[in-house]
Amino acid sequence: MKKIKLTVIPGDGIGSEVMPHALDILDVIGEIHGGLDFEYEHFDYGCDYYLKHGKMMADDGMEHLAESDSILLGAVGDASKVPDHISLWGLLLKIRQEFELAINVRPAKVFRGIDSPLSAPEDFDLVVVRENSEGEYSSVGGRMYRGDDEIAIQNNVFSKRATKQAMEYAFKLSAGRSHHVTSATKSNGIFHAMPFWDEVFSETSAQYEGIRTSQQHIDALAASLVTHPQRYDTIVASNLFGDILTDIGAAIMGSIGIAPSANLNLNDKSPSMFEPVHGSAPDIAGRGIANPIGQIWTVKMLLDHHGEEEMGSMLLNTMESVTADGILTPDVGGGASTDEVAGEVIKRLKRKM
Ligand SMILES: NC(=O)C1=CN([C@@H]2O[C@H](COP(=O)(O)OP(=O)(O)OC[C@H]3O[C@@H](n4cnc5c(N)ncnc54)[C@H](O)[C@@H]3O)[C@@H](O)[C@H]2O)C=CC1
Ligand SMILES: CC(=O)C(=O)O
Ligand SMILES: [K+]
Ligand SMILES: [Mn+2]
Repeated sequence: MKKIKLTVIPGDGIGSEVMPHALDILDVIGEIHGGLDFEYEHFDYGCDYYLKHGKMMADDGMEHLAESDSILLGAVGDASKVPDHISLWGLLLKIRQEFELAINVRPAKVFRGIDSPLSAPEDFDLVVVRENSEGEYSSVGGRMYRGDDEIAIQNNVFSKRATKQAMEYAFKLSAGRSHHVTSATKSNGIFHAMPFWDEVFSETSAQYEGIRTSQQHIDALAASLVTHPQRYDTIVASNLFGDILTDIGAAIMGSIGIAPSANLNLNDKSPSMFEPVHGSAPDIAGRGIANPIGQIWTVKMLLDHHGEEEMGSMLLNTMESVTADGILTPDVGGGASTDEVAGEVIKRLKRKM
């Protein structure tokens, strides 16, 4: 029996509404597989934990997480309780940085049965490789003076190592896809970091034959992702650009509630982390209508990561059969609840047992 040890952090808002379904689905997958077992350790880290303990996770939290094979996360953040920069840096970004989850892989594609807001979307199936450890998401900088003289300085950090690593990952990923990598740049406006980014991109591309490359400034790329998503296969982007592009990618799929992400550790020193692209959605939390597809799709990515691609494909096809039959939450135009959509996925999976 292959055992996969997972730590589970549902987090805030709709995180705790979508997570139980992901675990139910993992259990069913384990049964279908026959030789696969998931063990869970649950953590109640999040903004309520902060209100009780004055921190987003226990002092020995990272040590506990480090013992697992992978981490499943829902969403972090509830600005009504804790300022977002405190909650995210105390949990989500802490895990990403301390576990060196250097790459954030975020796919987007046309899902049968889910209408894109584009009037005539052509078939698209793309993936964004987001540098996940530095860039614009850095804690370097500070604030000085107060009042009208106040100054805030935020330093962007671009190391050759992390930049190249993200680009190499994108090229390798694209080799198994449509052999096309697009670099998201802004070297016309960002004077130092982005010309550096472009140089590392051309240096990296020289190592990979047979892969077509493009580069586009982030503003034009954002626009063209909306008008021509079918032009893209693999996009490599800095931390902030990748963050924004993947919300756009989610929007052209039909909803941010669908999109998944894999935060990958590449040096085998720490577990990787799987979470939907969306946040805690306080505007719909507690109503039972959060789309569970994004969180369920993270289960597919987790299965792929642990070498269970066959199970992963089966899950993705089952999810798509549910959306294709119009069983949808309100964010994608349906009338079903979170439980109904997830329940239908589980029902159809169980038919395969
Ligand atoms: N990785 C993470 O854990 C992230 C956390 N956040 C945090 O989440 C909180 C809310 O942030 P927002 O900017 O509002 O982004 P958000 O992604 O939580 O919500 C944006 C919009 O999308 C909708 N939405 C999101 N997920 C959905 C789902 N599964 N089903 C249906 N509709 C869904 C929401 O209702 C909202 O209208 C903040 O505290 C923020 O810092 C935001 C993004 C990522
Ligand atoms: C924080 C955030 O929005 C993200 O990592 O996607
Ligand atoms: K999330
Ligand atoms: Mn985001």
